[in-house]
Amino acid sequence: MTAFRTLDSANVANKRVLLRVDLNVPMENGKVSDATRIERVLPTIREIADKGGKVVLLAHFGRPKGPDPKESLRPVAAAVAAHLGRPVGFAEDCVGPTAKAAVDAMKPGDIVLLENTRFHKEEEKNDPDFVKDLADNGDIWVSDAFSAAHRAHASTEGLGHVLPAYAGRTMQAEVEALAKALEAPQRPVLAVVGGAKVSSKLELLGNLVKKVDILVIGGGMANTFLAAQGKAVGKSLCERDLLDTARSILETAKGAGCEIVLPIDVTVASEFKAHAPSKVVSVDAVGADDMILDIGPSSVEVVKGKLAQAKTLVWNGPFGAFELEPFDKGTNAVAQEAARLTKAGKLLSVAGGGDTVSALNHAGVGEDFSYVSTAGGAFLEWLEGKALPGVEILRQR
Ligand SMILES: Nc1ncnc2c1ncn2[C@@H]1O[C@H](COP(=O)(O)OP(=O)(O)OP(=O)(O)O)[C@@H](O)[C@H]1O
Ligand SMILES: O=C(O)[C@H](O)COP(=O)(O)O
Repeated sequence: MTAFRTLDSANVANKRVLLRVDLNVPMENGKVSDATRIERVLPTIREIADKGGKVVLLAHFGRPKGPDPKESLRPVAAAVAAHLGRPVGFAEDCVGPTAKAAVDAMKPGDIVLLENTRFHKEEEKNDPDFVKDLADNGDIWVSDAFSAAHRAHASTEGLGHVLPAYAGRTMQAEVEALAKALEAPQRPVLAVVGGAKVSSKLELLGNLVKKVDILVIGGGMANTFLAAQGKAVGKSLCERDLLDTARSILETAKGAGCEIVLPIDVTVASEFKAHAPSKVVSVDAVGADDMILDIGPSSVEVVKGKLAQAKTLVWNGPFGAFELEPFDKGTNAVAQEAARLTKAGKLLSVAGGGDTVSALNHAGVGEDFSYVSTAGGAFLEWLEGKALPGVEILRQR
């Protein structure tokens, strides 16, 4: 299944190991609010450090347009150190003299996190010169970032062309677990897609509807579909330039025999704030100043009914702004029902995504799903059957 080289065959002692991890973790008030992605990469960090490797962590954070202190990984370095129980150094750049000085000073077993790779626009372009600059600080490259493996970026893919490449333990575990759970899923398969990354995920749904039997659309994603059906969505998150794409996805679904489930009622508020005054309205009665922040109770009942029909659930993206009470109600209710059905042996449930994992933990059911992946966008692309560049590069070498 894993036709790629793993740490079992890597000689890391005394080597500078560029370890790509996904530290794109949810933050609240400058603090990591869900450490699942950090927890998942600790075994690989420990293994390399304990074998005498110098662990040089590479990661991105957010989607900065250039260097931006608000998107610095510095607070995340402190969180990694706290979870690891070992010191983690930090360098204010991932290439150039600052990075070189930090790496040159490392001893076997040391761990250093380099600043956000996306502070350089060349990262996302997979620019060969930038790849070389990154590679200058490493002898081998280990990728443990399955959740960023759908990006063919310098640190997630490019490095695999110029350095000996290996899969870390989380990469290995994610690919194996998803293949085991979903290669031949029991039908009906129900997919839930919600969340806020509408522009980057919406187009994926065109392929997904050909693979699943029921697609439940929630969160910010649903607003674009509601608008595509001519409904008013007020001040809600909505990608107006993707309305045609949404319509064509609805058509594709019809042709593929995939049932699409959209909210029938929603919870609206006039501001994106915890405890903002809110009300439940029909999707036909959203006002011009309203912001849809959750699905409503009738929609929850509809989704529960669909869950009862399904044998397999795949879920990415919360139903609402679950970080802000009371807009966590829809996500909590559906997550708890999915967990109940899973525990009763009636449903195989797989969920993925940085905020999705956080939402399941928030609902108190993070441990009750059959498998929880740290990947969101990568998970969806994997479900579509797409080859992920950051996984393929590991297979090739
Ligand atoms: N109706 C809504 N309006 C605005 N934001 C919403 C709405 N519904 C959900 N969200 C937001 O969506 C965010 C999560 O979406 P996202 O697509 O990033 O999911 P994810 O699980 O983190 O996936 P990935 O790992 O790809 O980032 C949450 O911060 C939540 O507040
Ligand atoms: O959060 C994620 O899904 C990954 O870290 C990838 O982030 P991106 O969607 O900004 O590339």
